[in-house]
Amino acid sequence: MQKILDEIVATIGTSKDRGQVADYIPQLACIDPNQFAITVAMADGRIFSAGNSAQLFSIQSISKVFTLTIALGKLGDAVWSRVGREPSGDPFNSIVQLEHENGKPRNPFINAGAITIADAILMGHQPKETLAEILQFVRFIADDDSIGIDEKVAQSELRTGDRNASLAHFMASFGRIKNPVDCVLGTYFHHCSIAMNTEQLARSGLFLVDNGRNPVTGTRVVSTQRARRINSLMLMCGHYDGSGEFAFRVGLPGKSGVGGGILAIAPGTASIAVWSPGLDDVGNSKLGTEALEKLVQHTGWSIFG
Ligand SMILES: NC(=O)CC[C@H](N)C(=O)O
Repeated sequence: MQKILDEIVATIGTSKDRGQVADYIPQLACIDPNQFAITVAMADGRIFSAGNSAQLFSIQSISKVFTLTIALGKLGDAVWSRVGREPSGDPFNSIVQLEHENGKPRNPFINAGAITIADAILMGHQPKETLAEILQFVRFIADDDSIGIDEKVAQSELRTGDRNASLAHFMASFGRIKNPVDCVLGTYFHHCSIAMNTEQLARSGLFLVDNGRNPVTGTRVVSTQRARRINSLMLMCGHYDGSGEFAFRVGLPGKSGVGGGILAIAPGTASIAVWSPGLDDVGNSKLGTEALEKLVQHTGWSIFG
């Protein structure tokens, strides 16, 4: 495994076209696109890394897997009255479907869906309390108490988040947002601004590898059925309008973020985190996807055999 990862890093290092960093969030626009890291956390506890796997980055939309998991824990199946579970086929920040579908987002991973999930888990609490709960959960699943929020990124998003504010207000006009919109957006921007390195991120996905139970610490996080369902949503919706392409090329449940990270799950085998800040046209890590494609070619881990 170490040899495979070292080879991937060597190939990625020679890539000329590294994609574009997300420039609509100023704090992400100044990240050096030449950075790269990959970590494979195996179900048996072994961890393999290559590249700069100690470097923290903004996990952005990958946090939506964690907030969905928390929402399912709090609300159970009532979550599905608030968001759907179909791929949207539209960009992650699109507003068009919302009007036709009465303000109900297609899935929990597009921005509108994740904003609704933030509203669902706020339940009248202060954003600070809810964020503390989200952080506590992420630290628990990653087994690492040092994980925190990058306040500079959160403030950068708050200042430039007109599109997300539009989505939230539009949904509120359908009566679908229950807490003050500012509180919901503050919570959403802050959970997107959680900073992790690939080692922490790979460990945080382990509960999705072994039927809802972290195979290394032995702690149960969600039921078997819930883990299966979260994986299915990641496969179908985790890369927005690039989800079909990701399933075709990589064949694993995965969730991307505009910080350039991807969390991918090889059920029964490993949790994989990769980071390369440059994005493709739909906002998914360009070289991160290529790295996962190579990893799966070498290991045969695609869920499609
Ligand atoms: N795809 C993403 O990672 C988007 C998350 C980002 N915080 C946004 O709202 O635009």
